[in-house]
Amino acid sequence: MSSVTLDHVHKKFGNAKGVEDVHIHIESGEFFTFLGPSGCGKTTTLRMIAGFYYPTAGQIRFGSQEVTSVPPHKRNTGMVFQNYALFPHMTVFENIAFGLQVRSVNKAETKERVERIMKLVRLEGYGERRIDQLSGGQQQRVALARALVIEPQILLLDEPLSNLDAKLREETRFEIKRLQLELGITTIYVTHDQAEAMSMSDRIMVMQGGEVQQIGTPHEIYHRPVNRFVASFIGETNLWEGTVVGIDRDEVQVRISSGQVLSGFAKNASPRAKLAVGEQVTMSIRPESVQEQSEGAGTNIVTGKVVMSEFTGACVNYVTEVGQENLRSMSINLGRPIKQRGDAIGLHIPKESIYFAG
Ligand SMILES: Nc1ncnc2c1ncn2[C@@H]1O[C@H](COP(=O)(O)OP(=O)(O)OP(=O)(O)O)[C@@H](O)[C@H]1O
Repeated sequence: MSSVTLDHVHKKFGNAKGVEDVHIHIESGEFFTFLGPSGCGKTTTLRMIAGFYYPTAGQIRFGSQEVTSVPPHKRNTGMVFQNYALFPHMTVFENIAFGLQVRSVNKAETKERVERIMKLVRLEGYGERRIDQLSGGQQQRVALARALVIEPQILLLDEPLSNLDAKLREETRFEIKRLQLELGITTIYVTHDQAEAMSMSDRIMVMQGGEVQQIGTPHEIYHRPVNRFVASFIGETNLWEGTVVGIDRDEVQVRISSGQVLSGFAKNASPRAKLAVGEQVTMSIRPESVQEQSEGAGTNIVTGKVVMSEFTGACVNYVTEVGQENLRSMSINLGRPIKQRGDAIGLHIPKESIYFAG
């Protein structure tokens, strides 16, 4: 297994920006995800690691070995493409064995390695099937087996679940994670699906417009987003604008559009947030941290009118108009009567749940 370093890597396509200044160190054995909307530069970055594109500037290293302009077949990476790129006229066995034949591995060893990997991805007994006789999920596993059979140092996965239906996607996501943990292989995963990224990754790099926005653990990215883009791209959140009206030791007071003042902790802030009296700040407040308050006024209790209420069984979701803003909340259903549109409601926003995003 190998670590992967991208040292100030840039890629231009003519004059068009592909990616700009990607600087990351992925640890050996890490599950690292590139996450972002379409066109943000995820695939371009992955393709530079695979060797299908060469960077316009910067260096790529596997461990201490520089590979910036080494061709793909000399890199010892295994790749799974979005459309799998399997050979439809060949059998499962032949597809998986392909990479070994290219590397002149003898017949007996090929058979042994293909059978071992088929067992690992749970495809035993499918060796003689043709690819067009398989389900989408089985094809996905063949693609995975084909990438793994060459025993790569690094596994590269480009949106490998996007052709599967929702249920199969979820099952396969656990399957990939299981394999990665079992093999301890450095894995780089590309997706635009934040739930996939959150559930599988050790760390995530969030990209937008060819630029890195944030690198962190799922927990850091979710709870400490560095800007509005990251806060809204990962999960649901309320982004509220306000004006700083006071700072008292480690607490910051912010006036919101309704005139009410909310209090949050200064330590819960992105380095980009300007926490000084008179400055505008954006607060990120996750819906699940906002709780209905049945009585009284108090610190960080806002009042408003219910615009929408939704009962999902496990949860009660409200959208509440507070001043000029809407506040989304999501509470566990504890059997209280459910408020309806137009009802007055009090909601508690715990101090520790306010994050100053910039
Ligand atoms: N071969 C190319 N020639 C010209 N521009 C390209 C080429 N490949 C990518 N780009 C541009 O580089 C930028 C990043 O594209 P990239 O495919 O890496 O995005 P992505 O995040 O992987 O998107 P998607 O999720 O849609 O695959 C885009 O603006 C794209 O138009």
